[in-house]
Amino acid sequence: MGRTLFTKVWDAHRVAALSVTRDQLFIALHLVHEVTSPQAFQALRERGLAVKYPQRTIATVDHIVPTLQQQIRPYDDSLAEEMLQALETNTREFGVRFLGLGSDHQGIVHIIGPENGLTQPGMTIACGDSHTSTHGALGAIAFGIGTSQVRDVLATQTLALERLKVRRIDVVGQRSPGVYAKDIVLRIIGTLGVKGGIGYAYEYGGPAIEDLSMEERMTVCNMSIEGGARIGYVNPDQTTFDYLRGRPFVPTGEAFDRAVHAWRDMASDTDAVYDDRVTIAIEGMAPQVTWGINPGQVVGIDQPLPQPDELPAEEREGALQAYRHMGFEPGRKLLGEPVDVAFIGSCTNGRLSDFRAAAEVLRGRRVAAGVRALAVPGSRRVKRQAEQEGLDRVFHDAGFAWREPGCSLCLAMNPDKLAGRQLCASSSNRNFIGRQGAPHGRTLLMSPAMVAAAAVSGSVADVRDFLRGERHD
Ligand SMILES: CC(C)[C@H](C(=O)O)[C@@H](O)C(=O)O
Ligand code: SF4
Repeated sequence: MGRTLFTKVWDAHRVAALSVTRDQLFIALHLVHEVTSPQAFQALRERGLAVKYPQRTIATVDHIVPTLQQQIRPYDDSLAEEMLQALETNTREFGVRFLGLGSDHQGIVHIIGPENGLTQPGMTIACGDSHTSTHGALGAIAFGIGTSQVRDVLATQTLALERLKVRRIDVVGQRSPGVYAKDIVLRIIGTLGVKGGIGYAYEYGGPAIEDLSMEERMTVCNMSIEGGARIGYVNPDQTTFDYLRGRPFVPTGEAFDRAVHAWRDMASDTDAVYDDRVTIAIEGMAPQVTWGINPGQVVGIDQPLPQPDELPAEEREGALQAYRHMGFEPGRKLLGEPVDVAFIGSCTNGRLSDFRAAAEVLRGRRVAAGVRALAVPGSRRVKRQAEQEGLDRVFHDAGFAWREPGCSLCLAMNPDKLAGRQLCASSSNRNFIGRQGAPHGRTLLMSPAMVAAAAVSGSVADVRDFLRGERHD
């Protein structure tokens, strides 16, 4: 009987069986950031413990960094300053490599892992951050952990974990121009629900997934957790190997060929048995936009917003709450709804291909009057590459602010925040109430190209009109 990648990777990293469903798992790579690590390091200090495998531990700073004048210290926000200082001290004292401010590799933790080749197929990867699922795009088993588990990994490089079930999600059909990986994953979450993945790892496959670039696969895997699945992955294939070749932490020469051989073996067998299977068809699908307060409250840009009484019973209360917060009415469309802020960035859509896609819309156009538009590269490397291509000029000329790398307005743990009831077209992954720094602020999740289209229109727009060249804003 064939095995899934999930099972192969899990079994290869099992140190001990703790019960029928619970194992002690070795963690190949531990990624650390400033928000969830201070107490974990403190716990080690109090017990007189060392970091077990410092060479398997990598830290960066992303959530709290200002995106304007990132390197001017101390930060105005004393809490932010404290977290950064703690990480600086902890990494120094415990001998952990810190890709911090001033490092060429600083950036959002889920962006710098793959782009440096730290993330590799067949690994187990943990990080005190729910969007660790992103790294599954390369065929790793990667998941978010809490601070007490960060402590456990620091001290032992292992974790006690419940084995997950595996749901195979086949995505089929040709996507239309103007439809991106973000639209695919929003559709998946809209279909299976924000709790649909609880207890599962999602294996994404099928022709429409195989067709995606590595960066696009990261966008899909990133949002697995928004669908309730702690882990999401794509089987490694030629796209994966081509992406990894030549990256800083990837073996070279013959060692690379050997690694590819081993990585290939990690992919799910063709006769692998899954706990569940779902097929999602994307033929003819329109760009997707969220209208509510969780990522599953999503519609096609050409669709009317749902009537609460037509929704499944368990979704009605949430829909009513969403309508109250957003101030939208059932039955109408989002197209033309005025936006105040446009944000392109985050670990979902803060990579080079995202800025390229948005620039395609922005070239020769201007952000509408009254819209605040922010472009925040996910990492130093993304910023540098984008600038080498002249993308920063495109954003500047269009009226976007071009910033330093960090999480920025995705979570607003830094000075980038919404104000009042502002409505933000955002390429990030969460639209929870208050998420972007203002209790009454409102978020519409969409692809970077859709954000660009909204920015220049001054209202929610259909990017397909821009790509067909029908709009001349
Ligand atoms: C700060 C961190 C714990 C959090 C997460 O786990 O995801 C953040 O990255 C987020 O996106 O909400
Ligand atoms: S970009 Fe947003 S989702 Fe990603 S790690 Fe930062 S805060 Fe979390």
